[in-house]
Amino acid sequence: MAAGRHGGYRSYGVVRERELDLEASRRSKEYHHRHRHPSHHRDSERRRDGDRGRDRELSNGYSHRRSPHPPPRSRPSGRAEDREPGEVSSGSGSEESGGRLVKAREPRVNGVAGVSREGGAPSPSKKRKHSPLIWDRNGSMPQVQDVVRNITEVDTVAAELPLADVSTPSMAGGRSPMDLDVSVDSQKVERLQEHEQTRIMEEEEYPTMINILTSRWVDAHDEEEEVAPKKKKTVSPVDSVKRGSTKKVTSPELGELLVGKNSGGSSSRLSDSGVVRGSANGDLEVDRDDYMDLEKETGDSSSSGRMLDTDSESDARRSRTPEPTQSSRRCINMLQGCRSVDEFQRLNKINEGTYGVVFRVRDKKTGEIVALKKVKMEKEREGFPLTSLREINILLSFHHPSIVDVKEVVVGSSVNDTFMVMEYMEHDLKGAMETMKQPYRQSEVKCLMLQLLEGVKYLHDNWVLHRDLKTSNLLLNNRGELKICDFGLSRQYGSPLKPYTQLVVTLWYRAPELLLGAKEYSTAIDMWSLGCIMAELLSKEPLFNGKTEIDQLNKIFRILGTPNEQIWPGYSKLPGASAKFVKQQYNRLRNKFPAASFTGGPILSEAGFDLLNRLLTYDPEKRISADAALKHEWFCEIPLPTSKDFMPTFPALNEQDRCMKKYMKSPDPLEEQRMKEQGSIGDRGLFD
Ligand SMILES: Nc1ncnc2c1ncn2[C@@H]1O[C@H](COP(=O)(O)OP(=O)(O)OP(=O)(O)O)[C@@H](O)[C@H]1O
Repeated sequence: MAAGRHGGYRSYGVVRERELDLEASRRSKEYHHRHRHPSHHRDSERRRDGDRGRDRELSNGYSHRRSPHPPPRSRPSGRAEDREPGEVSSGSGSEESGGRLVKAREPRVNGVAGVSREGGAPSPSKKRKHSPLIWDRNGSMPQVQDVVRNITEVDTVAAELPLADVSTPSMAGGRSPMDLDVSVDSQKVERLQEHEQTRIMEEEEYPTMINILTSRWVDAHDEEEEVAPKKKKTVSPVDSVKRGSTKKVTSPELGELLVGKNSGGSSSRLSDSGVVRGSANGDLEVDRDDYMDLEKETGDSSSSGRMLDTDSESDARRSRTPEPTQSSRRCINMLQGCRSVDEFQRLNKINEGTYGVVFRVRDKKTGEIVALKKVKMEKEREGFPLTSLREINILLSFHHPSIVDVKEVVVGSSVNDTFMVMEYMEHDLKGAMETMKQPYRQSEVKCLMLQLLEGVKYLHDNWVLHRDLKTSNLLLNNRGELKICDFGLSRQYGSPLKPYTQLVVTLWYRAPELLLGAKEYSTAIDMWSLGCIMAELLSKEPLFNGKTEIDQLNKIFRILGTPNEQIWPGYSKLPGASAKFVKQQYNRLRNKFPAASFTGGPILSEAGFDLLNRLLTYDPEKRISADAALKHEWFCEIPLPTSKDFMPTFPALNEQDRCMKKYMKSPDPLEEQRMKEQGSIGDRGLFD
């Protein structure tokens, strides 16, 4: 697949197709309003906005206020019941110095007393009416080529239309190398018309309608087949309990998504139709009318809902939180096709993951140092790997300071040589921590966690689960910026919750519901990973470093207590719950992160501990959301988050090949397995 040059594709067919798409979008929108399963809306609303001050049952049976809006300054403490599974066996009495005077106790998370969160403006709750997904109920899977063609068509249309002024989706950073065919044949138009008629009929009799024509998304069906097995190398407790029940599911995740550039994800629109519009100057925009109405937040999300005590603190915070950038618009000439990889000079290989090899290169034209991720094709028998399509699709669409920026896609001489051009980041968090003698300080952890939460909030606001958050997928540069990378396992989620594969997320960061075989999961799985990452940042050690899934669960239960139906309703019905696990009655997390330490171990204030507990709450329904976590008291108390400018820097690790080093150092069995699998891969060419 060469970089196509398709100068003359502004055909009538395209315009007609666009009109049909817009019409399809409008109808689909109406349809969604009428027919979409309301239950998930309730779920979704509850998760996102619904925390509004409702007291909830806690994982351990205590109630707590899981509200993005802070509870009153002094709430009565949680019930003083006897210890339950999941409750701390001992807490440290002492407070970290410098905390604000707002330590009134709150009800508990995982059995651990929380602190009240101070008043602050209620968060501008975003009303998400429905997901952007368009479903294929027939389960008919688009061939990769079809998917690719759809991408092409979307991008083709994108090049033609004028910019709207609200969101500036950064999708389609250049024409995709997968653009195999941009000519729109009359058959296609007829197909669309036919489809439209059928669809209208189906709307009447078939509640969940089908429209994959405009989707740039691949069917999750493939994912179950292709993605998951690569990640799974261990025996699951689910398997040990309930073998052979792997049910193939057809996911509804066929849809299109567009994201506005307003960082913080606050004003993004998700497309029903898959139509992106471009302006004469090459920028891309979404036509407001064609996309579902997500209530726009006013102001930037990073600061809007935060709780600030005083003006001065507010000022301080403003300088410390990740600034949502008004990023410069991408100017992409859609007519030019992809550049060649030959326009880059290879400097060194940075790393090699499951799905790609990453190089540090210099753009010969501009001299800019960038990272090139080469899509691995070795194991692909059926064309372009879907994981990579997803990753490219998402990363070209997204634009946020906490998400690695993909600038364009370039191609090599063969169809197999496809590269993502990304901004170069000097380190990843895993490597950086390996070089540190001491763990990050609390104030530095706050700086990193804020950036991470901003990025995750942006993803979740845009209906994307990352599903593989871990320290090696968090990039750092020497300006103190953190960016999430590796979207190979990420996917859209939507209403209603659908069975997905549970074989996602590297073992150590995998949520208990996944380990126990839940097939329906949502944003909470990413939040669990964030809890593990927060703990690792504080202690420089992975929190739960299990070797197998059962071992992983046992490690979690030993620290947090073995869950039960009381603290986690529905737990006993999970496929893996009947396996034999360690019985541990109490939550001992506080022992690991005391408020004071005389041994130089990690310390964590009451508020910090409260946040950690909320992230590591067993019941996914009660686990804190990214939005609520961003407003957590911990970020407002002293020590305040370090400014990015004062974050520690490290020697540029990515200027060496770190694969072998990682292998030697990491006890992660998945990584070990991966390295073994990749053992035969050596340097073969400039970008092989
Ligand atoms: N933009 C970048 N700048 C610098 N280094 C990067 C960049 N992107 C990725 N890397 C490095 O390459 C490594 C692998 O990248 P990535 O995680 O995207 O590949 P992968 O094949 O999807 O990995 P995995 O096996 O975790 O799925 C990262 O851990 C990081 O060290």
